Amino acid sequence: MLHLVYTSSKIHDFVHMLSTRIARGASQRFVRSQCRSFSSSKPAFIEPKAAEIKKLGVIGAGQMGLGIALVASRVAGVPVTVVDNSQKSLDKGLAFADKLLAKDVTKQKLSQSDADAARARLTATTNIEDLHDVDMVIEAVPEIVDLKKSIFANLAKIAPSHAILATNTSSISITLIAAATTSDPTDTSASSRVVSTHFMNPVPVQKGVEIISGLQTSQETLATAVEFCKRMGKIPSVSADVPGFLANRILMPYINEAIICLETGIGEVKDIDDIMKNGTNVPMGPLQLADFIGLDTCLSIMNVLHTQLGDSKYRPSTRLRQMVDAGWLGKKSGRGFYTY
Ligand SMILES: NC(=O)c1ccc[n+]([C@@H]2O[C@H](COP(=O)([O-])OP(=O)(O)OC[C@H]3O[C@@H](n4cnc5c(N)ncnc54)[C@H](O)[C@@H]3O)[C@@H](O)[C@H]2O)c1
Repeated sequence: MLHLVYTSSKIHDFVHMLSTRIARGASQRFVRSQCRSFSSSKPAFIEPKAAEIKKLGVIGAGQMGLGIALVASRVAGVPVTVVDNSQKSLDKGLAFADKLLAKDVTKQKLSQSDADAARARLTATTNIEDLHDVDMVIEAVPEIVDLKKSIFANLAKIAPSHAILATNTSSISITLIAAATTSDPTDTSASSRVVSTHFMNPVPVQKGVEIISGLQTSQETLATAVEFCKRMGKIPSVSADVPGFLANRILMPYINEAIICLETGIGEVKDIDDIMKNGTNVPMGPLQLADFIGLDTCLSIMNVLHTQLGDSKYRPSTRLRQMVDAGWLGKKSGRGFYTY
């Protein structure tokens, strides 16, 4: 009966989700066994072998890219080439890395020589062609579909033919990003190496990472992404390639609802954050968390959920749009729901 009231876009989403799940069933079983969730069940097929990552590239030296680069260098111990088209962002990012390393040395979490070695493994460049010798690239540029597509089209030409091409997208379809690597969809030589490693913010602190395959992603690519995230000290969770994946499908409507509570006068900023902090035992309330994530990022994700799932419950709040229009993007711009 329920089928009768489904809109065509919902049917499309459901069919897409189902086909994605069927295609990815085997790889998900493999990854789950890697994640030890189903450690007692025996895989019924030969497990794909994860490739070793000896050198990493990161595109985007913003809060996520820099965090990924630093953890890869410090914990996984690999050399990392960080690419950004803005020298200012690179300088700011590396200064932040210096600050984080110095803080950990002061707190005796890290020796000075290990901090120096981790820093020495980071190389910054504005030239994307410097990624010609990496085994894996993790892209962390702003959440703009056309920007990500052009970067992956470029990466298919620049990166070595074995390199894993990962995106840190919060909401864009991995299948869509992978398709941008070729003009011939039947040629999966590059698209089979595209995967998402969706790290959580702040990367040096949060253990969680979502791993998402597109329809084209090979099992070896998935296995390599899982293995490398584990080398970075993270705990991978597998999600289907659907809007918002797991984390943002749950988190963003929560943040959006908190902003609606503010704009409709149900509570003030402090009351909203205090009740969630003290009532659900989370380290920060939803509005502070939104500032921390970046309000432009929150708006982009809500727009994707709203457009792609076609359900009005995902409509971005007016106040969120206004804050972004004003350039009050949260911590990174000095003003959001709080001032910094
Ligand atoms: N902020 C979060 O909490 C969070 C969490 C998980 C995932 N993400 C995702 O991670 C990605 C990056 O987010 P962020 O918050 O780090 O963004 P950010 O705005 O802090 O950083 C983006 C960086 O990319 C650079 N950049 C822009 N265009 C570029 C190009 N063509 N080539 C190279 N560099 C370019 C910018 O100069 C900037 O330094 C987005 O896809 C976002 O959705 C963000």
